[in-house]
Amino acid sequence: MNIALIAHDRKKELLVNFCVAYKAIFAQHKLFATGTTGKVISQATGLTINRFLSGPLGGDQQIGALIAEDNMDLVLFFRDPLLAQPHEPDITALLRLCDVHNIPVATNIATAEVLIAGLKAGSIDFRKLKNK
Ligand SMILES: O=C(CO)COP(=O)(O)O
Repeated sequence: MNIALIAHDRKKELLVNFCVAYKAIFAQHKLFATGTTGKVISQATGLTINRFLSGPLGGDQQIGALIAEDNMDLVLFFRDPLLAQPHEPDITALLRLCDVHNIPVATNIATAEVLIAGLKAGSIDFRKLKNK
């Protein structure tokens, strides 16, 4: 499955720790991330991550393009709900596309835990049926 990993600055450590904890699961999938998020996760875990531009420079839109083409199966986007982002429209657009294409998306660690448990249990296997 293709998995997108994104975190705002004050949530990066949380996502890194999450990826360390579930490294064995993430290692079985193809990982994508916005620029800085991908860098810190790969440094901490050694996981191979396809990195796009940093979010404020268009990285959210690049991941959004994969979602629009139905090429993303799961999105973990640890947003900072207490800090305004300069690229808020890009963030809204990415999340909107998840809804357009019915892509499982977690915007906080509690939901991410549930989605990873679902991924492990095969609950997201319906994505393998896409375009069939
Ligand atoms: O801003 C982001 C998501 O909206 C994340 O971008 P970075 O991973 O480059 O910090």
